[in-house]
Amino acid sequence: MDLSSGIKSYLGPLPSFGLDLKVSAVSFVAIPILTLSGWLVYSWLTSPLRKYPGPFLASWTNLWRLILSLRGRKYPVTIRKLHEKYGPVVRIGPNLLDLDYPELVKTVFSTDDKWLKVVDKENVQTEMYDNNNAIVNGVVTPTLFSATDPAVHARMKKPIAKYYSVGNILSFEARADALVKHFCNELERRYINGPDGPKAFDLSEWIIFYAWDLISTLTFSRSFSYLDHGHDFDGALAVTDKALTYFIAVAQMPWLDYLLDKNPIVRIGPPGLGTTMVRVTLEALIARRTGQDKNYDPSMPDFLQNFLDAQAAAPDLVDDTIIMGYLLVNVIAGADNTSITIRSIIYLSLKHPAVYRKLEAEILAAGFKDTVPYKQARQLPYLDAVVREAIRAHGAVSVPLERYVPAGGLNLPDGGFVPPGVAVCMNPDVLAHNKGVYGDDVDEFRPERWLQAPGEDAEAYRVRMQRWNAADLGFGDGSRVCIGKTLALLEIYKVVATLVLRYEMVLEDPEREWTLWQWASQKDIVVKLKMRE
Ligand code: HEM
Repeated sequence: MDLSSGIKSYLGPLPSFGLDLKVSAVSFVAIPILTLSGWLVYSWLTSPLRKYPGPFLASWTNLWRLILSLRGRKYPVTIRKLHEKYGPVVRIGPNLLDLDYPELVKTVFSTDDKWLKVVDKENVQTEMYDNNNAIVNGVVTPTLFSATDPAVHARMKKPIAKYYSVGNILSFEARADALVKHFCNELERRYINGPDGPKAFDLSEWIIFYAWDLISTLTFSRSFSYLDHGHDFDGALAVTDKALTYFIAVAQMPWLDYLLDKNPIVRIGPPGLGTTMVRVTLEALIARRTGQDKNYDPSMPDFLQNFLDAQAAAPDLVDDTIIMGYLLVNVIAGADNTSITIRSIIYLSLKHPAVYRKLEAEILAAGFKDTVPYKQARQLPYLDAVVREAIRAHGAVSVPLERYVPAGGLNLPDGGFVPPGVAVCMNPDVLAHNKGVYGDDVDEFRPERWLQAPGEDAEAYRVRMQRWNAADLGFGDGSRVCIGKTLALLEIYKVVATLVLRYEMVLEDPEREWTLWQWASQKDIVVKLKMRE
């Protein structure tokens, strides 16, 4: 006897409405599908974003940008092309507009804490920035980067902001110099004075070793030691790459993170972010706390000591979990971006021999003896122009930075209006290729554009630079601007100037292009080095 006839015999004859249980079962599936479809169509038809152009699929689902994000470099390139086709506003998600309005950077990335990384404070744990929360002892914990509540962010930032000032970063310079020397020694030992004589090698991977070893040294006086090993000896860099790919992908559809990484029942992925980084960081903290840290020289301060001082000054604001968060953000947030920037500077200059010759001439004429001091490097106008142009032409951040339109809405320069609650984003890579700001030759690598042009008077140049600085989102802006910017610049200027000073450097094959992967990362920058006389 089947279920339906069993129920019928128990109840007696059922009234016949033309419906039996099979039909009910079908309805059980069909009704939710029809309701969902109806809701989707209704939302689509009534969305205030309907008038904005963009890919048709993107107006229905974030799956469009999730798939695009998995195609790496295609992501920023596609968004740029969409702006060429549709203009400054492109709808790239059901509730997301990508803006190519450099004049709105200071509005959207403001200091007034109105443009939040989250739609409202109650709606936490569903937005792209929440995905970056750390899991400490099983508890989802915001960090300086991921905190979406401005009050929580301010409480976290206040005790330590001063440690990222120029003055404090300069107090790390002796350590940075020692690390740069170590970097050069390794390159010379292996690729200039090795048993087989001079040898070409891929500089791109050595740059990431430099960046990781330097940030760990400055953060807790112990190096991850990639320079010593000369390869990703513990696999942590590969894991970090996978984790980064994961974070950018789920940022496009944030709820996925609660299915995959922060799933309370069973964690599905990604691979545990930088297990080595977490272990070394924790060991460093414990060793320092228990007075067993043999690496630490109190005459050469580091961030860990700074954070412990911050805790002593404000114990109610800074507990050990917060210190772990500070340390982890330091080691994880900056190394990749810094490496991408250094690679862009070196590769793009070498690819443009006239640029490289000018850069060499300037650095050699400055009379440096050894590792180049940061302050002096910053005073070299052509080096500065090359760095800025490399960040513009191929910067590290080429993903959209999202903010929610606050009460009052957003008035667009073209007279349009975006209502409150809509997510808008700006992509530093898209803004850096805006022809209205930089001219029609945006696809060219031309450092001279950052210098005073022939015939341009000093005032006109000052005004132009002011406008360009306001349009620059390479390090973010406003109250959530990159806290590590000065540190990153010290790492960048020092190593680039020192490499150019010490070596004659050429691309092994000047015709060969670098290989781009992820959104901005590069490999295959194969160079040959020769010591300068
Ligand atoms: C060339 C290197 C770097 C680039 C291009 C870069 C870029 C950025 C950008 C664009 C943002 C804003 C993100 C947003 O608004 O969503 C940001 C924020 C941040 N960066 Fe960097 N960064 C670099 C190096 C570093 C370094 C070395 C550190 C660590 C010492 C660091 C730590 C942070 C932190 C903690 C934030 C969040 C700040 C906050 O919300 O208060 N960055 N960075």
